[in-house]
Amino acid sequence: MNGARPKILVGDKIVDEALEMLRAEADVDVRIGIGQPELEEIIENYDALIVRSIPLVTEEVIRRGKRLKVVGRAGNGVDNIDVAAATRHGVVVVNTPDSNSFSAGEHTIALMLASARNLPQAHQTVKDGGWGRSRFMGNELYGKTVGIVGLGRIGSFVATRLKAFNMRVIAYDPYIPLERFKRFGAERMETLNDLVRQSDFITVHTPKTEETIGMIGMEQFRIAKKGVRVVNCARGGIIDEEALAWALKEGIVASAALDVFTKEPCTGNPLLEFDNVVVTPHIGATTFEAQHRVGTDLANYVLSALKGEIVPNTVNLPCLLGEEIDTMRPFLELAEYLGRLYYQLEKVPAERVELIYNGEIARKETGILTLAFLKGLLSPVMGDQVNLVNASWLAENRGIKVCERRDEVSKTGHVSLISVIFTGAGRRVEYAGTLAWDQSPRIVRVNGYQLDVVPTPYMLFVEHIDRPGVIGPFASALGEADINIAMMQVARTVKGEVALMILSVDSPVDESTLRRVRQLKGIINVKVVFM
Ligand SMILES: NC(=O)c1ccc[n+]([C@@H]2O[C@H](COP(=O)([O-])OP(=O)(O)OC[C@H]3O[C@@H](n4cnc5c(N)ncnc54)[C@H](O)[C@@H]3O)[C@@H](O)[C@H]2O)c1
Ligand SMILES: O=C(O)[C@H](O)COP(=O)(O)O
Repeated sequence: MNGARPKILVGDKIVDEALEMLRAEADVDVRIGIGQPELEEIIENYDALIVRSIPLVTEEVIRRGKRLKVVGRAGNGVDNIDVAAATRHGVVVVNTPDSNSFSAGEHTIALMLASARNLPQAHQTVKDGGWGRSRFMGNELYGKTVGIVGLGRIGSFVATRLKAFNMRVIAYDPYIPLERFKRFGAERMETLNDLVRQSDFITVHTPKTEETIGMIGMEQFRIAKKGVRVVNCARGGIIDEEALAWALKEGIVASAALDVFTKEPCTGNPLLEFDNVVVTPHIGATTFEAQHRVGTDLANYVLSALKGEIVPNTVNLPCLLGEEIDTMRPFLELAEYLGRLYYQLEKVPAERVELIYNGEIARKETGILTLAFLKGLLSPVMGDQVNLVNASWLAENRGIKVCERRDEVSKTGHVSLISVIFTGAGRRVEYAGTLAWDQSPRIVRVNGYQLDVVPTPYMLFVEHIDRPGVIGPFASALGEADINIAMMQVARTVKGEVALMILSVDSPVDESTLRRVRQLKGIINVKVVFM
């Protein structure tokens, strides 16, 4: 951020403590309820944008946000943010999914009980001076089967609580291992329809995706138990609203409890006409505790992301937990160095890149290292345009095929080794690097040459003939140009043939010195590398 205070636009309510944290390091404008046209107009002035489930962060907003680096979602669902567009533009999207899940889980159970026992209807009757106890006959949860669709954070929270009600918990989530079902005491259903057929209560806890929109629809209501009760505290439309209205009319569904709607606010929604539909205005996360956690966690993430740090819960980067980020930091640096070498040493476009993670590193989240490598690869040719978020997209766009291989068994004696093989225009180039005992990155192989080089800001890679009297004049020429050599290493494969000398110098080498050293006897080529 070049030392200037960043500017942050806050587009919805977050707690005062979070605003104070942001204001300690940034200039903050709060525009609660900002409309789309105004957001598009002013976004160019901001480095970060903070939203909740509104406003919409469209491709247009991101495109116009010329200096936008971070979109922070104070909450969980990012379906109001065009994450793909953010990724293409290198904008980091962070959210705080762990911070409000207890509140959303508890609200789910509140809705389930409220609808099963007609609480809002009974409450209103008494308030209106009535009594009419017999009208409010409900169902117990005790001994019933609840079908949980999506056994993630909130689904699993709900599962463990409902076990305490002595419910049989069944769940459908094809994207998690069996072990997770066991951990939360849920029986795994092979198909959604198996779950639907057996459930007295159905509650959905998936994100809103192409696959989950309308996943509880006509087909499911047709096979559901008569008298099933449904709850949606996830996202509007996961339970198809038209199909639900039909199933309510047909008496298939005994009650529905909804915190979320396809269109919010849900004024005019036909579901509001049904007495047995209990509704709340998307307040699953509306507790003091959740909003405090959401706001303060997000303030920390946004400020860190603005400093270029990797933060947990970055939606458009592979998931790393807090302590993993520290372990991975030196590897990230190493991967980026390996990437930076290529276009500075070679003038052949890379068509295919294979990254091989060998030893202990193969057990870690290597996806993020591949992104760091791609950032390093493209930055000499694309400058600041490339970052971890858009590196993969930019590489793909340039026709670079990237693949990863992992082998936990070390073949070279290194605890961890990252090797990269580039192919393009019939050429094959290979680099490898590791971490030294102090966790500092080392380049240990450049094509066939074995070395142990510390990457530094100014480096020279010199191929020369392996014979006496070549290195001395080279070093002297640098000395005469007042360029100090901090480190020098020479490696060869065959005695008397071509050798590689790598130097770290304390200052950039000017053009005339480069011309001079390139002409020295025995020197084949001299390449300048900036790390
Ligand atoms: N009402 C609210 O105020 C409120 C508050 C917080 C979260 N939410 C919403 O709750 C939902 C769940 O949040 P979470 O934090 O538990 O998410 P999560 O990512 O932890 O869990 C979602 C689970 O859904 C599963 N899933 C995805 N696609 C599926 C499919 N097609 N079929 C079955 N399972 C599928 C995933 O494997 C995952 O386990 C999200 O939609 C979120 O936006 C709502
Ligand atoms: O996804 C979420 O975090 C919840 O739906 C809450 O949304 P909100 O921040 O707009 O209340």
